[in-house]
Amino acid sequence: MLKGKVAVVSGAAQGLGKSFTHILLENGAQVAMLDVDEAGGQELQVQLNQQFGLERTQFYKADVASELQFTDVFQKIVSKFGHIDIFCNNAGIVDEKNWEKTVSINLSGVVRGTYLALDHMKKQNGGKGGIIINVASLAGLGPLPSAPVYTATKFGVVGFTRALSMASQASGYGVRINALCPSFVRTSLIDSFNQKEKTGNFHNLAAITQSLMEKFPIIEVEQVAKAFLHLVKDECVDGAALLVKNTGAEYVIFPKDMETTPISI
Ligand SMILES: NC(=O)C1=CN([C@@H]2O[C@H](COP(=O)(O)OP(=O)(O)OC[C@H]3O[C@@H](n4cnc5c(N)ncnc54)[C@H](O)[C@@H]3O)[C@@H](O)[C@H]2O)C=CC1
Ligand SMILES: CCCCC/C=C\C=C\C(=O)C/C=C\C/C=C\CCCC(=O)O
Repeated sequence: MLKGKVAVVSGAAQGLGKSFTHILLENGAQVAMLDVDEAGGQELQVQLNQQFGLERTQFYKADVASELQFTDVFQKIVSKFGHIDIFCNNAGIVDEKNWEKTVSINLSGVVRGTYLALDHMKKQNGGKGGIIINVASLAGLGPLPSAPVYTATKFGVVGFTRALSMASQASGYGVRINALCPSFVRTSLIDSFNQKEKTGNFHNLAAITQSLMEKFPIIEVEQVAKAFLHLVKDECVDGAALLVKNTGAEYVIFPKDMETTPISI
């Protein structure tokens, strides 16, 4: 049970963020939902208030790419709930045309959210510790050719999470930091594979994406939410990347020694 725990989920208005919010509420937590989509977020809050009661959920409008908006909303959340125990950096987009926006949201937004949460949670600052979950992707472990910048941001999220987790352990912050790596999930993001305004120069590679979707069949948000909950609850897991596929969830084993091929120079 997560009764008494306070969680923050970015990109919570729909898709995976909505399913994480739902499972956190089902398990007793209070959830601050953050999203740029004000109408969607407000509508979801009304639904969740009816289902779980008032005071369990609060929606906040903010763009994770904006330092000002993210910091402001973070402070409002701490003022309302008193503290934060669980922080999920989930907001993300696919936009190979406006690739700088993709980096700003998918990577800079995750770094920003993680540092805000860490500063609040870490024991050195009087915090109680906690857990940060960064939503990466299978595309953070292997390349998605139709989305090179998306792939880069997700590799970045996995690398950042692993390095910061080691830093947190070495410094005794008391904060666990893990990455969640789903394969294709049935949300509106999936539609971007067919949209030229999202795929840009790589629109011709739709058939490759299609064959990857056959290799890694689309899964449902509920399955990813169960894996998310596992990361929240298992206090032994830190610095991990949890892959979620149609066959189940599995921790990625990163090689201790890199496999290389020597060349003569
Ligand atoms: N759907 C999929 O196949 C997979 C998705 N993911 C990742 O899961 C995360 C969630 O994606 P989905 O739920 O599929 O997408 P989605 O498009 O259904 O939901 C994303 C949510 O993030 C919000 N958002 C977008 N930009 C934002 C910003 N700048 N600030 C705050 N909120 C913002 C949107 O308004 C939306 O509510 C993303 O990081 C995505 O990369 C990872 C693996 C697979
Ligand atoms: C512009 C392309 C859009 C792609 C479809 C939309 C959303 C995808 C979101 C993801 O996060 C991708 C999920 C899985 C990636 C799949 C394969 C990567 C290859 C991994 C490997 O070969 O090991």
